[in-house]
Amino acid sequence: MTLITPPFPTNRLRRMRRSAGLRDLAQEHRLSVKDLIWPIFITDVPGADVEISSMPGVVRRTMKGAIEAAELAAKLGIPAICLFPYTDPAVKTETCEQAWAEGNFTNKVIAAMKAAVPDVAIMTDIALDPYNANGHDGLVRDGIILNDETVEALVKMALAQAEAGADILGPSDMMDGRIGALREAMEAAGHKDIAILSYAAKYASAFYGPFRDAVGASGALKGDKKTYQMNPGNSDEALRNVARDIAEGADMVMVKPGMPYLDIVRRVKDEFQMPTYAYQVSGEYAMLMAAIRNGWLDHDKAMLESLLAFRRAGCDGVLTYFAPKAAELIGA
Ligand SMILES: NCc1[nH]cc(CCC(=O)O)c1CC(=O)O
Repeated sequence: MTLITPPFPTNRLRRMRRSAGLRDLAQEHRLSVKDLIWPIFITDVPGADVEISSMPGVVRRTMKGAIEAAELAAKLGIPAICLFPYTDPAVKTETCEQAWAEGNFTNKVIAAMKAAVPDVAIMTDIALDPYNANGHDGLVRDGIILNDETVEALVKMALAQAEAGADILGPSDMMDGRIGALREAMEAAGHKDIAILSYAAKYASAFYGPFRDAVGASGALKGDKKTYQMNPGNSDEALRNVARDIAEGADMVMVKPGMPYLDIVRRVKDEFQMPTYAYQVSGEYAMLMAAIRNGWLDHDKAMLESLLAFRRAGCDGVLTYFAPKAAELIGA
């Protein structure tokens, strides 16, 4: 492609910035309510349904609060909600059975939300950390995160979520081979139309700290997640992960975290032209809110600019804790 740029003054790039109308006409990318996925935290632990101190404005929700979130999403036009449970430390084990218990709180919430507000898509989290005594996404033996045994557990977890009525499975665990195993299990169980949004390029990031507070995994986590999540120094490797997950049956792919990894989003979108998402993670939310609370940034402007950047980078949608606030501002 050849860029034709006549010299000044024939070419005055400011002409198209002169008025709001012209700027609107020339705008290449827009953020719509339809691009938002809203992650919420849920809990049935008495007294845990409070604001998360490192995520101002974000609360853990009870069953009632989760249904209210679904109703709000429907009213605002937000297409999907993603659920993350805070679990009682007393139910966490090394074997994580609660993760695939049919009657676990997440599965009850999925069923209740689908019954109350069928049109809002429910995305789940597939990873063992909320149920794991050691805080890891996978089963651990002698300090090693077990890949294949974890995949078997994740399949059981996903089947219970699918039975409860989940629309989108969100494997966030970064084990190898889990997308293929999940896809095969869904076909075999008759859940042929359940979508998989793979956390395909998920990095071992320092920006997940507030999330681990929210789901109660911070205290439990021993060590770090570097043997399964990606090295922040890598970019080609993200393409290999995404290619593999598409080949195994992912319908959508995700890059995570978001703002510090928009270069990865652009490469993934250009390379694969798949429905592509990024997660503006808890630490990004916390960082913006901290500056906003200090009066150093304007809430609405900083929030909307940060979200528009995801669209410009190539995202079809973005998971963000700002979803309801952004939706209120943009309008349906
Ligand atoms: N399965 C873990 C999981 N799922 C989503 C997030 C992070 C989301 C956020 O920070 O907002 C994490 C944290 C982690 O990998 O430790």
